[in-house]
This record gives sequence, C-alpha cells and structure tokens, in this order.
Amino acid sequence: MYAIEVDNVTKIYGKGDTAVTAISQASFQVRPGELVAILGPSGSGKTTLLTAIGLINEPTHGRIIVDGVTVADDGWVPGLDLKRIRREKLGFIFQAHNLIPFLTALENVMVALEINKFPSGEAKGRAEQLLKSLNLGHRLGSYPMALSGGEAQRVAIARALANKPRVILADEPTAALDTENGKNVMALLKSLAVENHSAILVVTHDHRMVEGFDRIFEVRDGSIIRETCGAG
Ligand SMILES: Nc1ncnc2c1ncn2[C@@H]1O[C@H](COP(=O)(O)OP(=O)(O)OP(=O)(O)O)[C@@H](O)[C@H]1O
Repeated sequence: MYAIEVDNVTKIYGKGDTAVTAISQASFQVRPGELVAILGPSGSGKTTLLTAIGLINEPTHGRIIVDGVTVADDGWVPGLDLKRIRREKLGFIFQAHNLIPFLTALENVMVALEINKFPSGEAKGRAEQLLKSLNLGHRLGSYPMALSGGEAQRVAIARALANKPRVILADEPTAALDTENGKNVMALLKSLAVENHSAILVVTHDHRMVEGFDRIFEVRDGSIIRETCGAG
C-alpha cells in the first residue's frame, strides 16, 4: 500500500477572471520509507500540493489517499474528521519552525504528545527520548530563542515525529540552515524514513540537498514535468 497517492489533482484558487490554477492534474505515489522531494521555482505550486496532502487546502479536483484513507475525491470526502486524520497520520515540519517561544524544547515536544491525548506521565519520557535521539539531550530546558537554527529545526522535527506519523510533510526544512546543518537535517530525515518506515515528502528549491532523496519531482507552473531518482 502507498502512504500517499495523488491522482489527477487540480487546485484552482478563486473563480472566473481571477482564477489561478496552482496545480494541474498532478499524479504520483509515495511508498512508506521513501524520502521524496518536490522541487520547483517560486509560485510553481509546491506549497499548494503539500498543504492539499496535509488536509489543510482543499483540492478542486482529483483524488488524494493518505495511508489508505481517501480524503479527497473532487473536494474533501464528506463525513471525514480531517483534523483527527491530520493528528493521527501526519507530521509537519516548516521552514519557520513555529516553536512556541515561551516553552522549552522539551515542553514544545510534550505539547504535541498531549494534544494527541498521550498520557502526560509518559509524554515527558517520550519527548526526552526523542530529543536525545536528535542529539539535543543538552538542550531539553532551553527556550527556542537560545537555540541555533539547526537545533530549533531538530526540535521541530522531534515534535513532528512525536506521534510516529505515517506521513511527514516538510516545507523548505533546510532553507534557513547553513549547508552543514542542512545536510544533517537531510540525513536525519533519511534515517527516519528508513527506521520508522515513514513516507517523507519535502518541498524545496534548495538544489544543495537534492542528492539525499530517493526520488525528485520537478514542478513548473503547477505540473510535474519530470521525475528523477536521487542518489538517496
Ligand atoms: N490563497 C491563494 N489565493 C490565490 N492564489 C494563490 C493562493 N495561494 C497560492 N496562490 C497562487 O498559486 C500559485 C502557486 O503557489 P504556491 O504557494 O503553491 O507556490 P510555491 O511553489 O509553493 O511557491 P514558493 O516557493 O514561493 O512558496 C501561485 O501563482 C500563487 O500566486
């Protein structure tokens, strides 16, 4: 079974004269354990595609299946609890890591677990273990302001992973990082895909990072124009 199936998906913003086709008949699949890039210039539709798969941005046409659940079929499938599916199956990593500034690294990860009704006695241990596995054991009590860009991004990754999502969606996760930290984050994503058997879809226009991916989809003007295999 695929982790993500995108079948003939189109997204049109607005109506009539002002309508913008952001995605045009895109189709692809991602298997569990694969690390896949969506590469393209600004305005090509990458974020629109990612947020449609992330159940945040309703596609106009076509089908999206996430971990076996058909979530969109010419619009959201009626009767689904999208928030719950998002919480249970998806993890998000963004360029602006969106850590909560008045919570420590540990608390930022615990919040994600508690939202998912993880018993609070166990949330702390799990959050600690995750942060330690990302080499942040010495930063548990640090506030986001005191973290380097690479450290903050790893806290954000720990938070996205907290619930062991089947699918991880990342929007420009390396753009704000220097080359070395960017490479570390890519290596981390790669090992997560393999070890957790998660499907990881990364939007990027960072050509420095493409060699780490299993496959790369190039997007122009809302269409996938090419698929290549990376060296990942
Ligand atoms: N809410 C919206 N309303 C109308 N048009 C939109 C909206 N969001 C995006 N668009 C348009 O859809 C197209 C694709 O935008 P999108 O943000 O998906 O591209 P992108 O490849 O992610 O760009 P970037 O790399 O700059 O983030 C662009 O023409 C954009 O102007």
